[in-house]
Amino acid sequence: MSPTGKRGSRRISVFDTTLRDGEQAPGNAMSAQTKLELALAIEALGVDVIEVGFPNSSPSDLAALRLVSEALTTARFCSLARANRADIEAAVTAGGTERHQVEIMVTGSELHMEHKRGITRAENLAETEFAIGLARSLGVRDISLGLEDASRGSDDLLRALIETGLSEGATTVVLADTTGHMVPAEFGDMTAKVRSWIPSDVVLSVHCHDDMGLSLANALAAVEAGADEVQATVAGIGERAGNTPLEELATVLTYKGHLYDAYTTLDTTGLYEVFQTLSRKIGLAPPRNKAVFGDNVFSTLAGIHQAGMLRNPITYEYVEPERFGRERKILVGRHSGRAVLRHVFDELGLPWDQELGQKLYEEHIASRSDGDFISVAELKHVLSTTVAAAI
Ligand SMILES: CC(=O)SCCNC(=O)CCNC(=O)[C@H](O)C(C)(C)COP(=O)(O)OP(=O)(O)OC[C@H]1O[C@@H](n2cnc3c(N)ncnc32)[C@H](O)[C@@H]1OP(=O)(O)O
Ligand SMILES: CC(C)C(=O)C(=O)O
Repeated sequence: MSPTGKRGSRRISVFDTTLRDGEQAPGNAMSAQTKLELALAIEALGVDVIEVGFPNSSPSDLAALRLVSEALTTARFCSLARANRADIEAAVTAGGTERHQVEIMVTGSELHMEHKRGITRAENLAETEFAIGLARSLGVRDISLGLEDASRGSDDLLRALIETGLSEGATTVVLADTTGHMVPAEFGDMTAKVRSWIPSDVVLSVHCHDDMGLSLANALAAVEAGADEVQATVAGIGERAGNTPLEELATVLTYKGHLYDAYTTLDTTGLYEVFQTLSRKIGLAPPRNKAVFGDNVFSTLAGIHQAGMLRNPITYEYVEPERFGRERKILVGRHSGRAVLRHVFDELGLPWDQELGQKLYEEHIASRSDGDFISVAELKHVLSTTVAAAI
């Protein structure tokens, strides 16, 4: 149950693409063994689908698909393929057809048709028909039509691609804001429109990029407009500015899912451990204020906040650290006040001593140099040694 006691009615499917879109960005390369380790950790969070990679792109990605497809027991796994025979056959050969979603990326905008592919609309539709039909003929039942750059495609093109894909057997449609150019109102409208074109049993999935910092807001607007699934990555890693961060999506749906009539069944307590593993594997250090995972997000140094939080953490904390595998930390530096000292006196069972308190405040808090801070445990040690020395 949500901490707010309110929950939406639609379970949102979570599609994790840390190992594919996340991995393709500079600095994020992962060996097959690393993908296996991460896939198992991500599966344990209760993610629905894990995109393992792009099997025809390299022997390493092919090996990863083989390893991961044999190891996962609850999540489905997904491979990315272009709309061509070689990519689709490689995916099916390495990953089989059981619990395997093949996401076939088709050209979702006139802009990409002209400037990237050099193909006509007729060629685009023919390629889509061929590719989805091929996957179906190879026995794939879980076929995703990935509309790359859909957010810049015309309605006419998108509708034709979707009709073609569905008539050939696609079971999921992915709307991608590939360049992250949309704002939530636009992406929500687009999602609602596409939702109205497709039957309710076709999964509508969204894939957003963070070029303007809107990937989460866009994904939420899509959920509100009827998307069934969100593609996300741990810590938001991915091409350029990255993708919708899984942990932020989970946080919003935990606390505010009812406003989107949505919920997920993710185990949010395991998210931070998965992030730590990812961070060790690819050397990722997020900014200290990064939501959910940053070093500072459950720590405070500021006296006014601490005075409130020591009475009741809800004064300055909405997101609860324990729900996300994190710990609350009160730190002591020159921005702190006397409340933390009072707390330490209390913890040691000592009555508050105004004179000693003021002395410790001046020596150990107010005059602490910029950027320097200690823990409450260290402050406790200072107080107990001071008291012991005075006896
Ligand atoms: C939006 C995304 O994130 S899509 C995923 C992007 N990820 C990656 O590109 C990482 C993995 N990619 C790779 O390892 C390589 O690009 C490979 C192995 C897939 C292909 O390498 P190459 O054959 O040398 O092609 P290259 O990468 O230079 O160009 C891509 C080709 O794919 C074609 N292509 C792009 N999208 C599609 C599509 N949806 N369907 C079919 N072909 C496509 C391009 O037109 C281009 O072919 P062309 O030069 O004949 O026009
Ligand atoms: C494959 C697609 C969904 C993609 O990654 C994108 O368009 O950004």
